[in-house]
Amino acid sequence: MKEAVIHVHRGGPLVALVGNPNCGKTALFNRLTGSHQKVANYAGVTVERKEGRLLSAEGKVLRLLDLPGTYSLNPRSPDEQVAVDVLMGRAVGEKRPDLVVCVLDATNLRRTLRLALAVKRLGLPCVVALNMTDLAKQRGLTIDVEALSRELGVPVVSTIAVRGEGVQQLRALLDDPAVWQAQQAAQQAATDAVGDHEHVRGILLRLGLDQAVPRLFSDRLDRVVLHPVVGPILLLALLFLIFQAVFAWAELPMQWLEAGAAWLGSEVESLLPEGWLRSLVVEGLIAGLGGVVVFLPQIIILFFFILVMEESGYLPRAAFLLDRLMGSVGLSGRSFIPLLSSFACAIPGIMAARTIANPRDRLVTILIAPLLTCSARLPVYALLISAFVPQREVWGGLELQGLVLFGLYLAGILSAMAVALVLKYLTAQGQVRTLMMELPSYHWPNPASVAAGLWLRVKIFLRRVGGIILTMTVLLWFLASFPAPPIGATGPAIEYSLAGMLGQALAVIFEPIGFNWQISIALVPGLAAREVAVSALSTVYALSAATEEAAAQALMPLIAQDWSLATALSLLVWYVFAPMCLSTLATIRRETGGWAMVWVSAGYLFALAYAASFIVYRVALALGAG
Ligand SMILES: Nc1nc2c(ncn2[C@@H]2O[C@H](COP(=O)(O)OP(=O)(O)OP(=O)(O)O)[C@@H](O)[C@H]2O)c(=O)[nH]1
Ligand SMILES: [Mg+2]
Repeated sequence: MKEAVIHVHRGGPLVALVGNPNCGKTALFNRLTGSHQKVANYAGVTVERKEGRLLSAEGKVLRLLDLPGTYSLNPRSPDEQVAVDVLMGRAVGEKRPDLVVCVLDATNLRRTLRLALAVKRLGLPCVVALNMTDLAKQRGLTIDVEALSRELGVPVVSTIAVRGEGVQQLRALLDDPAVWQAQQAAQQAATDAVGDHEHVRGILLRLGLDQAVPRLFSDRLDRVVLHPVVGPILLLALLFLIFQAVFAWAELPMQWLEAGAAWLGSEVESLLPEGWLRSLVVEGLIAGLGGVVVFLPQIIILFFFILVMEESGYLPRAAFLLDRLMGSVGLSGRSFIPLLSSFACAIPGIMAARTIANPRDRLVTILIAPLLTCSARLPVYALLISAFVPQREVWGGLELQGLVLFGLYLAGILSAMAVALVLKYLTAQGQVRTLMMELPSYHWPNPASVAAGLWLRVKIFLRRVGGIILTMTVLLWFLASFPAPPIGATGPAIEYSLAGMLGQALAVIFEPIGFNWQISIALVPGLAAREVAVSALSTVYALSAATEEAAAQALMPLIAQDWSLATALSLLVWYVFAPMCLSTLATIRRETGGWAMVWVSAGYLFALAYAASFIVYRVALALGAG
C-alpha cells in the first residue's frame, strides 16, 4: 500500500484524534472542523488520515488530523498502521503531532482506557474527550469526569460528538498553554500491557465502574437478528425489499425528470437556429446528461437503505451472518464491509480493504471488489431493464423489473464468490479464520446524518454528471459529428464521423457477442465512468436518428426497437463484469503498490465479461431471442 501524500496548509500546531474504532472520532472531527467525513456505526469507517482546520476558542489556528481507529499501538492491519505511524512520527510527509486528543468511548471504558494509557506513555501532550456520554447515561453509567482526569493525569472533557456537546469546552482547553507541555512524568511511569490491564482495573474500581453493564436493547434485538435461521432470512428479505423499492419508489420522480429533459430539449430546439450549436446542446448535452440524470432517484433510494443500515449498526451483523458463507470461499466476514462498500463504488471498497489484517485476504478482496455492482452501473441496468423487461407482477405482487435487478446484483455477488473460490485454490491458503469483529450497539439512525449522507451522494453524482460525464459527452459529440458526411451521402451523418468509423471497427470485435456499432462506441467512454455508456448511447442514438422527432425521443423506446433481446441480455451481462473504470484501476495500483494487480484484474474481468456475454448471446439466439 502506498500512502497518499496529503496537501496541507502548513500553518499551526498539529493535533491528532486517536481512539478505538467506532468511538466517534470522525463525528468529533466533523464538529470541530466543519467537515463532512464519513461517519457510520461500525469499526473501520475511516481508513486514511484526513486533515482539517480547527480554531481554538480564542481563535488560534490549529491543524486537526482524523485517524483510523486502532485497538492498540501494535498495528495489526494497514488502517491501524496509518494511525500508529502518525503517532510515532513515521507518516510520510507529516510531522509528529504536537498534541493528541484521545477519544474514549464512555460505554466501553475498559478497552478504550487501555489504549489511552499506551498513548499517554508515548509522552506526547494529551487531552481526553470522553465521548458517547449520552449512551453511557442511558445505560445508567455515571462517570466522574474530575476523578477520571485525576486518575489519568490529563484534562478530560465530556462530549456527545453527534450533538456537538462538549465541543466548545474542548476548543477552550486548547488555549491553555499547560496542555501543550510534554508529559515527562508519564514517561517515567511506563509499564507494559499487563500493567496497563491492572491499572485500568484499578481505575474502574475506584470510579465505581467495575461492573459489566448489559446492553439490554441490543442484546435482545441480536437474539433475533443473529439467530441462525431467522437472521439470514431477515437479511435476504431486507435486500429483496431494497431492490423492489429502487424500482417501485423511483418510478414517479423518474418520469418527472424524463419529462423535464424532454421539455428542455424541445424548448432549446425551438430557440436555437439549426446548426452545430443546436446539435451540441440538444443531441449532445441534453440527451446525454439527461439520459443519466433520470437515474438519480434510484441512486438516492439505494443509498437511503445503505445509510440506514450503516448508521443503525446492522452492517457488522450482516458480516457476522455471512461469515460462514464467506468462509466457504476462503474469506472471512472481515471482507464483507469492504465488499459492501463496493456497491456504492469499488474505490472506497478497495480502500476499506485496509481493515483486513491478512495480506492474502486483503488482495483477494481487492480483486473481487469490482465484481460487485457499483452504483454507476445502476443507470445501465435500469435503462436496459426498463426497455426490455415488461412491467408486470409475478408471484403475487413482486415487480418483475425489481426481480431482474435483484438477479443482476446477485449475479455480481455469485461471480465474486466464484472468483474468490478459484483464488482460494490457486493461492492454496484460504483457510478459514475466525472472525474477530465488534458488534456495536444499535443506534437509531439520526435523520440529520442520513439526510447529510444522501446529500453527499447527490453531490457526488451531480459532480460526476457535470464533470467526467459532461466532458466525455462533449468529446463524443465532436467525434460523432466530424468530419461531416461527404456530399451525396445517404445514411445519418454519424456513420461517416470519426466515432462512427471507430464504432464500426470495434464492432468487428464485439459482433460475436451481439453488440452493434452504436454499443461498441459507447463502451469506450464507458471506461472513464460506467454511466457514460448510457449518456453516450443517448447521444449516439440522438445523432443517428433519421428524423427530427426521432432525435427528440427518449433512448429507452429507441433501443427497445433497435436491439434484439439477445443483444440486450448480452450487454447486461457485460456490465455485470464490466472491465472496470480507469479510476478503479488507479486505486488498485495505489493500494497494491504496483502494476501487476492492475493487469491481473483488468485482464480477468475483460475475459470474464467477453466469455459470459458470448455464452448468454449465443444461448439467447438459440432460444429464439434474436
Ligand atoms: N449517541 C451517540 N452516538 C455517537 C456519538 N459520537 C459518535 N456517535 C455515533 O457513533 C458511530 C461511530 O462514529 P464515527 O465518528 O464514525 O466513529 P470513528 O471513531 O470515526 O470510527 P472509525 O473511523 O471506524 O474508527 C456513528 O454512528 C456516530 O453517529 C455520541 O457522542 N453519541
Ligand atoms: Mg472515523
